[in-house]
Amino acid sequence: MIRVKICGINDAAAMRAAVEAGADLVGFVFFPPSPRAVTPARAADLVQPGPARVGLFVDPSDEAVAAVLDAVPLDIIQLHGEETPARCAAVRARFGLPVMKALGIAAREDLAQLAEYAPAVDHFLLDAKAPPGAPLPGGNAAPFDWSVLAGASVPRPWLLAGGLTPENVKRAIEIAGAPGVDVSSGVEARRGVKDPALIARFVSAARA
Ligand SMILES: O=C(O)c1ccccc1N[C@@H]1O[C@H](COP(=O)(O)O)[C@@H](O)[C@H]1O
Repeated sequence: MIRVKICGINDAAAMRAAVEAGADLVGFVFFPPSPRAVTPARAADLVQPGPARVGLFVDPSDEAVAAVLDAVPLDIIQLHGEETPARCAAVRARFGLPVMKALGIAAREDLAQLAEYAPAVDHFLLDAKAPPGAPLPGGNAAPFDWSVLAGASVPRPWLLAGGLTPENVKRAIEIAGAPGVDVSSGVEARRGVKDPALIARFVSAARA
């Protein structure tokens, strides 16, 4: 079954919708510039049994990750900045949790990074590169050419991300050959505010 991650959960209705829809993973954004950012205490309040809990960080210090883990029982650490393979390996070793590394993909050459990162990470999130001038390194509703991934051998379990919506997710999965997907903007009523009905539609469209 296609694995689905709903990212940027920041209210109880969105969390409920993700659980009811059977999402496999939910993401909490610990990056203050994001309109989806939550504090560790808020994420701890939102946690529900069911989906794996992913903490999204952008070039975090060890102290920042430790402060979150003191409050929230995370299952996976998502690194969505410029973290090197060595930094990913250090985070994994220090916190004893699987690391999901986000990599920006635009062309076939970008897949060369997969081999460099594979020994240091447990999952990949293959996302669009941030458009020029975008305020965030991800969560920009920007798709990329999914055919770049067609037939690619990705050396770790992975999710496809970037501009996915209930309308395009099925086609994206088919073109990229993705085993799973991750969405944020495409299930929002407005930037930073999740729409429970769109969450339900997205999960069912991904698995249709
Ligand atoms: O969502 C954010 O605010 C965010 C901030 C900083 C880094 C990454 C972020 N989101 C990640 O990007 C993907 C794709 O988002 P979208 O569906 O294109 O809006 C999202 O799933 C998060 O993993």
